[in-house]
Amino acid sequence: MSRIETHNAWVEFPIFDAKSRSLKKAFLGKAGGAIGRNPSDVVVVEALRDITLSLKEGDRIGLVGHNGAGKSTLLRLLSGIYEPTRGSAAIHGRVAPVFDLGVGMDPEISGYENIIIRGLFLGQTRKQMLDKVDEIADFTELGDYLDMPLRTYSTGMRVRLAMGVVTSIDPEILLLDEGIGAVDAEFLKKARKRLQALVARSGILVFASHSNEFLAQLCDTAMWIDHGTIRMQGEIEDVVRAYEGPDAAAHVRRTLEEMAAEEARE
Ligand SMILES: Nc1ncnc2c1ncn2[C@@H]1O[C@H](COP(=O)(O)OP(=O)(O)OP(=O)(O)O)[C@@H](O)[C@H]1O
Repeated sequence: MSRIETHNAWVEFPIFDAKSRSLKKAFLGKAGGAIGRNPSDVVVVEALRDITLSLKEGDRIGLVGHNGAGKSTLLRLLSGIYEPTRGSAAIHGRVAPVFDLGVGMDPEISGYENIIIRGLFLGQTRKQMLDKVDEIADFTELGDYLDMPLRTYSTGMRVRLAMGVVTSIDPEILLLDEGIGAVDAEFLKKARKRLQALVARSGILVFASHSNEFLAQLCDTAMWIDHGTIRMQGEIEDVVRAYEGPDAAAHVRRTLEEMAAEEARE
């Protein structure tokens, strides 16, 4: 069973060349983590502060919060890429971190070859990838471009390729950072179904996004990260209301209603 536990976990980035003049006053702007000093008096960005959470099989959590609030850092902590600088984090399960859709891609090799490479990067075997390469290729609708080097692709074409691979794997813990803005609406609709199926197959999902609609489609609870701390956790609609106000919450409710109606029709 997959499980993640963190206990009073902090992630701090030491900034050795920070100009101390502007840091004399501890000023907390709207964006970004708090800036402080560690016990050795080095300036640090406190990207995450005192995070205690427990995620278990079946949890589907959406992260909301301002730019620099700590969402991506939290995903990296939960994936084991970052060790906590204080406190602890224990991760049980095979993690598929999908932060940057371009990571694990090589611009000089073909789309087909990149499908395999990206799959290996996400923990699949070569055999597993060879078995599904045709199906992934079909999904991307990239046709003859799949024989061309990746550097000839537009951003949206790269996202199609990456989405095809990511949604073909079976992760125990799926950590997603949004990176889907570049695809066109029709493809997104098609990808949504695959993403939802992927989420259903994975044990735990944590998804950071600035799109409430997308959060509502993939997650069932939300967590508001604010200046590196967990400010609120609960139903998506409630968290979005507290974070962004009633209009955004109403949009979440409409999205949920539309999804329920769509499911009833199918
Ligand atoms: N490698 C790093 N070195 C120094 N500071 C960092 C580093 N990575 C992140 N930070 C800082 O940590 C804080 C949290 O950043 P993070 O990327 O986790 O935010 P986020 O909530 O994902 O933001 P966004 O919504 O803009 O993507 C920010 O203040 C950022 O400046």
